[in-house]
Amino acid sequence: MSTLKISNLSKTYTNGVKALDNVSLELENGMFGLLGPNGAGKSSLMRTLATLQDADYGSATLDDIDILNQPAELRKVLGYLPQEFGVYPRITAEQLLTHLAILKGIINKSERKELVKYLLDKVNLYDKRNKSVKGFSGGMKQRVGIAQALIGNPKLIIVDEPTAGLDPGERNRFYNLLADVGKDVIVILSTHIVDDVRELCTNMAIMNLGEIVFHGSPQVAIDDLRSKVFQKIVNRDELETYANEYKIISNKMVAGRPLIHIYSEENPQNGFEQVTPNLEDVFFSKINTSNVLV
Ligand SMILES: Nc1ncnc2c1ncn2[C@@H]1O[C@H](COP(=O)(O)OP(=O)(O)OP(=O)(O)O)[C@@H](O)[C@H]1O
Repeated sequence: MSTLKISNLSKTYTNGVKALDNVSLELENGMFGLLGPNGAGKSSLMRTLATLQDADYGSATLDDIDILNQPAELRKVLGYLPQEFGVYPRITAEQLLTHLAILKGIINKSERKELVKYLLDKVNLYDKRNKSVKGFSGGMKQRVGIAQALIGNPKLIIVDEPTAGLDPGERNRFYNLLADVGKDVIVILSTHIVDDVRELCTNMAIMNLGEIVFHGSPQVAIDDLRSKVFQKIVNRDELETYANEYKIISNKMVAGRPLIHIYSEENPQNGFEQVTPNLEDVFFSKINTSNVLV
């Protein structure tokens, strides 16, 4: 069992944007979902943990490795699928993985051959091993991305926005693969897609404007909202009035009219109906009105 401990990690870019604001988290083996809207700071956190950028202050350790001060040690036990693993030369899946295995220090030829075969098998691409990766679908490319992240038996795997652009079938295959991988190591799945976290993660954090605004189990967060979420379809020109009167969590168009979800301790009447809260309600309640709700 590994433990990743992040304490007060902070980073302000030279343009003044505070991307990480005292981020503290502790995680153990399993799938961990890091959910946040675009610009929340997820990639900044992932890149810092992957030793690709520095923090201004704070610390991060993986077991006895000090990530910020021992980047070379961390890289030996890290598997990283960056947000843009999209530049492929015209080589086959087998050649690409072989090349990356060499870069990762697997120098023994027969060991490497066996590893590449194992990885191709694991991500269900063995039949396609002689095809050019350039011609692969988005989902197949992401599976190659996971295969390369698995080289070297990592203890920590970071996947940054992995399902963007995948169709539902591909996303499902990718979920299954991640769930399989996530049993024995720490996997951090950074995403703005609520479904990714709901389907895969037993532990999660929600990030907004560089801060962790929630950390815990998705189910506990949903239970906390039970009987406090109400919905109503309203007219577009009434939205502002509703926003002044209620704590609107989310607002989605249904057949051209806004369907609003509100947070309320009591039944607000006025045509609202109570709904069973879901993780999307949790997400929006934490990022829009986290100061009111916590
Ligand atoms: N190198 C940089 N220099 C300046 N500002 C940056 C840099 N990288 C990110 N930012 C800013 O820091 C904030 C956090 O960005 P970050 O990419 O970490 O967020 P994110 O949650 O991963 O979002 P996305 O899903 O859009 O990548 C944003 O406001 C972004 O514009």
